[in-house]
Amino acid sequence: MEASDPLKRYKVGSVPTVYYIPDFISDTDQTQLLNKIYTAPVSKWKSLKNRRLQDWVPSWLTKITEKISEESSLFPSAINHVLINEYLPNQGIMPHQDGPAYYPVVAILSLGSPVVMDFTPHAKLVGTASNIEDTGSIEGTDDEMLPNHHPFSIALMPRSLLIFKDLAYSEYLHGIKDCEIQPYDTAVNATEVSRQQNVIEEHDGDLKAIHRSITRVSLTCRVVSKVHKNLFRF
Ligand SMILES: O=C(O)CCC(=O)C(=O)O
Ligand SMILES: [Fe+2]
Repeated sequence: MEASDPLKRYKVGSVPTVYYIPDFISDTDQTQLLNKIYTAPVSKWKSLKNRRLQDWVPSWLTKITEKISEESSLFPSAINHVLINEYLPNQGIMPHQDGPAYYPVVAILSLGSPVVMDFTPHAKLVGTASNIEDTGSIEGTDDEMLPNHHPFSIALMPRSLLIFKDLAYSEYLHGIKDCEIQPYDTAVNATEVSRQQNVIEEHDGDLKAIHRSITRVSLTCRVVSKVHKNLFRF
């Protein structure tokens, strides 16, 4: 492994820069995290139109955020912002770009059901107040393609860690379709999927797809600067 990029062997796809680390945490860690998330006070959950989330960094999460920070060496300081998103099998997240309040590297830990995340290139996004999402993200459409920028997708298996930055962060929108069946044939990490359970493999129409039959929970880990944090204090 190269000292300058400890994650080099996890790089996937051709767009800079996306890392996919399978089995980032153990089964036991996954179970413990889900227990903590689901025993959190109901008041910690915030309901949105198509999913619900928790937006805090409780002390039981620091073990995992420190592991992410140490093993990636990509964050300028301790991870101080974690969004916990919960998705039922027919729920997703609109294509969006993460908001300007964050340092431009994001790490997403996946628990529960696998899903497919789609990356679509965008031209210039207009950051008006009306398209800032509740998560501090900017909504956008995927109809403004940049030449030579191709869409791609990535399968997010349980216990995996996705990290993206650079062009994938700044020039692409990311989202998850609100479908229970999600084809993954063309995913940049398709080979990682076939080893796993909870996956339908339909060879007839060459359709290989993930069947989301249980809830997915994701932990979106970022660094938000103190200056920007004040913007969210209403
Ligand atoms: O749940 C995910 O994997 C994505 C979440 C996300 O993109 C966000 O919170 O900004
Ligand atoms: Fe996001």
